[in-house]
Parts: sequence; structure tokens; C-alpha cells
Amino acid sequence: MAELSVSRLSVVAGGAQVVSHISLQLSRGEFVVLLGPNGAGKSMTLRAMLGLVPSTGSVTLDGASVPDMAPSERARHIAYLPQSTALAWPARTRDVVSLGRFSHGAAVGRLGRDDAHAVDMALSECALEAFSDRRVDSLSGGEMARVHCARAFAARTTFLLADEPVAALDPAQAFRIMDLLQKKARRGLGVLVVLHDIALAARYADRMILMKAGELVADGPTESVLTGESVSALYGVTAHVAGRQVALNGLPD
Ligand SMILES: Nc1ncnc2c1ncn2[C@@H]1O[C@H](COP(=O)(O)OP(=O)(O)OP(=O)(O)O)[C@@H](O)[C@H]1O
Repeated sequence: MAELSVSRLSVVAGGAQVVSHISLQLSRGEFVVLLGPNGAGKSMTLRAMLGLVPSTGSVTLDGASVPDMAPSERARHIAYLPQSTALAWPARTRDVVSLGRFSHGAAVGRLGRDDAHAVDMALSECALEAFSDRRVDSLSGGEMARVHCARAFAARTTFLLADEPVAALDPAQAFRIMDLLQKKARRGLGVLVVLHDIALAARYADRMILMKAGELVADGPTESVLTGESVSALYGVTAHVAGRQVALNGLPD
């Protein structure tokens, strides 16, 4: 069973410790949601796990240090959907999805048979066939989010780290993306997703990790981690949780 293992990961930014001694494991086939208030250190944790920011501690994939991997090797194992999804250049959808194959040696206009197949599959999984030749700067936010997912799926990695992939999507589009990620996890992808929508997280997560002020405060099965008390302690709002149903009742009086 492939495993991504994080041990005592810490990050300092702007002179402050923004991630403090985080340890966690992610296995293939798991769907894990990382929750926490703004500024808790969630994005920094993902970026440090990928070696994109300096950190201390260790991150290993089946024992091999991830930050020490060449970028292309890392990208063959772990796909990353960063928070910002804007694309500044007017590429076609299919070419953006093809970027997911670059770590396998492909280049725009130079896709091998396996690359082309992976791109076609990813376009189909994300219901993007009709947009294949469209310029991405003409797509809606929800369509663009699907393009980013397709790019990640085309890479055929064993792990996917996604930072708020459904922020700014309407409920149907958000469910569509979460369903896709869940389907991929059921087929063996290890998925770690940062979300702010607690109800959505409750619906999908096999496991939840809670972070606050740079520290990991809970990690376990959704049913045991998600309680009215844990949501209140995390966000400072009153909440009622029944199983996987979450009702937020605003700020305390
Ligand atoms: N380059 C930097 N210099 C100084 N502080 C930084 C820098 N980058 C990030 N930080 C700080 O690190 C903390 C954690 O940031 P991070 O982006 O990981 O939070 P987050 O949990 O992802 O928040 P959000 O939910 O708002 O996206 C924040 O307080 C942020 O201001």
C-alpha cells in the first residue's frame, strides 16, 4: 500500500512559524479532508509536503523524500491543484489538460499514444469533450475547475493534493468535482483536499484532519472528529452535528 508520510513538518514564513510539527499519513484509496480557519496553515502544509516551500521535518513517499525528488518525478507521483486557478494565457482546454502528461515526457503538440489516451480519458471523466478546442480564457469558473481536475487526472498519479478545488463553484458543480475525486479515491487514488465547506467535507471525507494556528488538532474518521464541539473550537461558531449532517448556527451570543 503506497503511503505518503509526513513527520514533524514545520514551516516558517515572514519570521513566524506558520506550520508546527505536523505529522500525518495518507494512503492510496483514502479520501481525506483538511479543515481549518483562514490562516491556519493548510495551504502551507500542502506546499511544504510537495517541497514547494522550505520546511523542516520529513515528507516521504514509500520511504523516498518528496522534497528531494526532481520536480518531474514528484509530479509523476503526486498531482497538485493549487488554490489559484486563473490561467493567464489563451491555451486550448486540451493543451492545458496535456500539461498533466509533461512529467511523463510529453510536450504540447507531442503526445505519445499513452499520453493522448490519458488526456482523452481525463477530458471524458470531467465531461469536457465539448470544450476540448475552446480557449480556457473563455470558460466559466466551474468549467475551469473541471479543466484543472482533468489535468491532475491525466497525470495518473497515486496521490492528489487539492487546495480548495470547489471554492467559488455552485452546489451542483461542487458536487460534481467532489464525486469525481471520490470516484478516483475508490479506484485507489490517495486524495487530500482542503475545504471550507464543512457540510461538503462531512458528506465526502473518509477521514478529517483539523488544523488551527499551524497545529494539527484532530485526525481521525469523520464520524469521530466532526462534532459540534470540534467545529466550535475550530472556527468559533456554534454548530450542531448529527452524524454527517452539519448545521452552523452563527457566532455565539
Ligand atoms: N510569504 C509569507 N510571509 C509571511 N507570512 C506568510 C507568507 N505566506 C503565508 N504566510 C502566513 O502563513 C499563514 C498560513 O497561511 P496559509 O496560506 O497556509 O493558510 P490557510 O490555512 O491555507 O488559509 P486560507 O484558508 O485563508 O487559505 C497565514 O497567516 C499567512 O498570512
